[in-house]
Amino acid sequence: MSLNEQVVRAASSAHPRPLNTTFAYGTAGFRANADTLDSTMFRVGLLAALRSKKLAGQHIGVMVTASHNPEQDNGVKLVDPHGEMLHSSWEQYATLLANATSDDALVTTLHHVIQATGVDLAVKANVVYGHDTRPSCRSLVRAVVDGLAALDTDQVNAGLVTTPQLHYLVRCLNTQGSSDAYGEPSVEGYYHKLAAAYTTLATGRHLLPALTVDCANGVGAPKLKEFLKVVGTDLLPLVTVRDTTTVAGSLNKDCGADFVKTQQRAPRGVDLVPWQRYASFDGDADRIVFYYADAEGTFHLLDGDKIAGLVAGFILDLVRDAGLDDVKVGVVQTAYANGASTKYLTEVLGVPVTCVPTGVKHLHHAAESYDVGVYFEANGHGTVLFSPATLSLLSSPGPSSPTASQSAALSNLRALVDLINQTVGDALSDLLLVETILLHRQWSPAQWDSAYSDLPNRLVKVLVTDRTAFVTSDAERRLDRPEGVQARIDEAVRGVEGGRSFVRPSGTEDCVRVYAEANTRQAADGASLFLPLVITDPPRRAAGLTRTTPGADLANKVARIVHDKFGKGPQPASFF
Ligand SMILES: CC(=O)N[C@H]1[C@@H](OP(=O)(O)O)O[C@H](CO)[C@@H](O)[C@@H]1O
Ligand SMILES: [Mg+2]
Repeated sequence: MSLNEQVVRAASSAHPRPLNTTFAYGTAGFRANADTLDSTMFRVGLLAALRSKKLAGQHIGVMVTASHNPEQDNGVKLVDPHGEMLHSSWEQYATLLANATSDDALVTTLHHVIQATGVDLAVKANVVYGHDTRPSCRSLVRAVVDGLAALDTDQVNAGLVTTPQLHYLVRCLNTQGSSDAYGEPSVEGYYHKLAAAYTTLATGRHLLPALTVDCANGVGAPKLKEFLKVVGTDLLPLVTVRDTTTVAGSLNKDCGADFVKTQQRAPRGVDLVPWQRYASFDGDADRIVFYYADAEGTFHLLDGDKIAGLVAGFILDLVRDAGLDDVKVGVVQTAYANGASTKYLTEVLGVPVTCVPTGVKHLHHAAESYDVGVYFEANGHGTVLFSPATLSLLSSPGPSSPTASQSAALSNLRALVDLINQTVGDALSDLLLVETILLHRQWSPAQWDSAYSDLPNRLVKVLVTDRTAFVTSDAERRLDRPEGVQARIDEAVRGVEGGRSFVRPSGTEDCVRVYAEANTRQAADGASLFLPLVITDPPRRAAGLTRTTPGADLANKVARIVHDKFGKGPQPASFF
């Protein structure tokens, strides 16, 4: 069967490409101002159809979202059959199609992709698509549908969903009726699966005070409310804030997981009651962070690293109590993980830790090599994967005369398998996981937080003329190019007690990111390194923070090194 060029050309002419923009399928798919994305969406529809054909007609997912970006942006990412991110070998085809300069060029590029990937056009394609709450989704989803239709695709419209719900649906659709069926392929099926598992885990526990959830004014708001109707509030006392999706411009505005993590403070207008638990979702509900204030009103963040520590500790206890000594639990982090968290995991919990490059696909992949792999990015994106061997061990009858604590641990582990969305990080599923653990431990957020103290740190962006000139190795912890820069970073770090810093190009924004952390106490011989910088960031100044920490000073120093030689625009007085 050959490509119906006429159909593709005609459909494409309704979705002309803006010629002054180039598109790149990066860590988070395509992301840009929504006004520029119509042609890209159409072409992603074509690519999703090809991907499905290539994989014997299995369902491929298309999610229209720009996560934590401002409301005027939008984006799209593809989901592979098992619910994982699009295989990286296909990202280049997404980029090629998006950048074809005319309808004819698009047809030529399609031929190239079909040939390079060995797609059989005779296979019927199946695609499931969904979207978040952005006003631009309506027309952009139509463009995706036009792309799907041009290759005669069977479509499932999932409508308004969180990103992890779409990942769940993909896996369910592809495993229906098989021995590893993941669940009922509907949003209701998702709610029922999570609710049943949570009920098993939470029943009979002494309830904790209600959790307040900031929904970033995004899709998490209606979806959390739908879930609460299924699970009921008896076992899950919960209050939502920033839960409107109808006020223009409110999505992610001064709220949400990204705001809280990067600003290290509560969503604007949310007054923290000391010692109460709070959580923030991001705009498409695939990330979550927790936080609380102490009696002085000081803000404390419980980020992805803290979640990883909490979850790994709990699972280790269950595995030991269940007598599953051969089941190896491991944790996967990126270079952004706070050094104190890595130390806690390896030295206190005694679990192996793997460090991988930024981006969920790397973490997910590395977590698959453990029997139980816990992975979290510091920003709150993560989940837990149970290997096929562990799953079959857990589903076997177990010891013939188990002790009470052994059977309790086994039944809790089985429920965790259902509670955790194993396709991708999921704010709702992670919320339930953390709540379950705190219920079992009967911990306040401060007790959870007391596992270790974060090293003070700072993450800054530096605008450079060419970020592709920055090439890293060792899971992004070292800079191979431009030559000589790593030596200067090493020099800056030397003498800073507990100091660590690295530089890498962003995969989602046109900048390089500089991260640094260090102990609070300055090393005597390093003191001259730290000019007493005045903070230029108004909220921090308002909070009385007029001096930086050694970690922040180090970040600023390294940012200067990068900016001096490769920067774009005038050098800021301070990078934060
Ligand atoms: C430091 C940081 O938070 N980086 C984020 C950000 O990637 P960058 O490549 O750093 O732009 O967006 C990614 C996709 O959402 C996310 O996976 C990652 O953690
Ligand atoms: Mg997100």
